[in-house]
Amino acid sequence: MGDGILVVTAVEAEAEAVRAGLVSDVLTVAPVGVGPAAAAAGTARLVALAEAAGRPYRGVLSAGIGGGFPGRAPVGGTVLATRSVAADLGAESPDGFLTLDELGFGTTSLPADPALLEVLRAGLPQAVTGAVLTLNTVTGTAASSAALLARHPDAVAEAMEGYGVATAAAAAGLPFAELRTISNPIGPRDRSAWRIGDAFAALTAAFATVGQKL
Ligand SMILES: O=C(O)c1cccc(C(=O)CC[C@H]2O[C@@H](n3cnc4c(=O)[nH]cnc43)[C@H](O)[C@@H]2O)c1
Repeated sequence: MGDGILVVTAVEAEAEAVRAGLVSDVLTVAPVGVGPAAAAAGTARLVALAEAAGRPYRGVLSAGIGGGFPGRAPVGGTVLATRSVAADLGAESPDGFLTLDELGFGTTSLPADPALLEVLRAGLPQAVTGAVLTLNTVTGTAASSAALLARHPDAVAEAMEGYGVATAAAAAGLPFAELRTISNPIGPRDRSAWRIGDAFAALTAAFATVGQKL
């Protein structure tokens, strides 16, 4: 295993917010696109390129902004995933949603690496920890939000990339973790309630604290 940690974001603005908190180039920060497919493909490519260059990573971190479940993860707060869950990967049925696990095709839940998560928790003791859901579609109704919480009682936040990054990390045998700062509450769509600037500031602050410890 190599020296560096790869930090994968969806967009360049998130990558810039992460870099703004770093005092050295200990971490490689790269935006790979929005959604789990772009996240998985982009991460796998970067991991393979580093390996081919003889500078393999020793871990992968999915980072960026996300939605917080009200009462669990406040806007402007920081969340560390205990696991990253592909929450809309499965099948609908008259009896409810069936996960990939229930269908027998694999798992929709990938755990954070315990050692990497512990380093992050130690550096960010105020962070909320819990499951972070990965969705192709941003949740926009109270009914969808309630259904997600019913299926994942430990969920604290959602975003669109974590499970994709985790899948690529797992395929490469690399430790994985996910860090999100909260830009908006999950629930009925209200774009005016999004505080993206606050979430970017929290992202910078988080990496200023843990960037050197990773
Ligand atoms: O305004 C919209 O409806 C909209 C639709 C798709 C994407 C966006 C983003 O700005 C998302 C960019 C980025 O942020 C993460 N994110 C932030 N909040 C949430 C959320 O409540 N649910 C899921 N993802 C969220 C996500 O990881 C994206 O990469 C806006």
